[in-house]
Amino acid sequence: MTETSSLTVLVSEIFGPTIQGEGVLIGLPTVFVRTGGCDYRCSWCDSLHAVESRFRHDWKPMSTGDIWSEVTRLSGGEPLTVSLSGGNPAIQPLGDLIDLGHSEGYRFALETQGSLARPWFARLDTLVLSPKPPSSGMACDRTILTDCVEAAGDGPQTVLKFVVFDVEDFAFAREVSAHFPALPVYLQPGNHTPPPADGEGNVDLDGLTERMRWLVDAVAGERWFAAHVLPQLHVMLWGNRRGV
Ligand SMILES: C[S@@+](CC[C@H](N)C(=O)[O-])C[C@H]1O[C@@H](n2cnc3c(N)ncnc32)[C@H](O)[C@@H]1O
Ligand SMILES: Nc1nc2[nH]cc(C(=O)O)c2c(=O)[nH]1
Ligand code: SF4
Ligand SMILES: [Mg+2]
Repeated sequence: MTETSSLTVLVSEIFGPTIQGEGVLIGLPTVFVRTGGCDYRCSWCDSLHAVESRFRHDWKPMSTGDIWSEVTRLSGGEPLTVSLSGGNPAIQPLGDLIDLGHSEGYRFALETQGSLARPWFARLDTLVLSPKPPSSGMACDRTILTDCVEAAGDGPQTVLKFVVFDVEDFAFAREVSAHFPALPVYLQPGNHTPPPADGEGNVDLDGLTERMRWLVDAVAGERWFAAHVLPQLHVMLWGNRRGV
């Protein structure tokens, strides 16, 4: 085992194996490590239990070794892809976890909004940058987004993933993507019925399907043939449940 530091990571939940429901790794079995705390407050965030400070008492400071024990327990010791999400996982010191997992044959994907660049991004296998569109109410700092892409360098496969609710979001996705012509682009329809942070919440499947069709038409209409359009598969299968 690789020696690990005494830094702790604030963890909201560890769950799986399930399938990665979004973007470039869709369908791939994965264990999720969801960290607690975020520097953003997106209006439609579907993971508020890992964002809002009223839930911080549910978050646990864990050592790299403790996180790793849980990941290996859940995966039965069989290497798979670990998805690091949050909250914003870039806030946490995750470099040691990545190194430890790699030493045992695991792979790592990280989902972040691109608001904090970390040198350890270069040690990931997949970096999913999900800049926030106008409907989120957040402002995307293009300079820091570029820093994230540069921090990752040639290490991981870096991709862009945009949530799209409306025409303004679509235009934002188009414009930001144009700045990074080398990065694959994934578009997913926004979920209008994210769960209340402390409850279950049913999903508006008809609304999602309608927005998904609209998104396909928008991509086809603009001849944006490099874009991938995907639903949140886990939301279609299980609704807005936690831990899936
Ligand atoms: C919960 S976030 C956590 C990681 C990071 N904070 C981020 O936003 O990328 C994981 C992914 O879920 C997406 N997401 C959050 N709320 C959503 C919603 N209501 N509909 C569709 N996607 C959503 C985010 O845009 C991001 O791509
Ligand atoms: N199955 C599944 N796929 C996901 N892809 C991104 C997720 C996230 O919340 O970061 C997520 C999630 O929570 N569950
Ligand atoms: S950046 Fe991600 S986790 Fe943070 S509020 Fe937005 S969607 Fe939620
Ligand atoms: Mg989610």
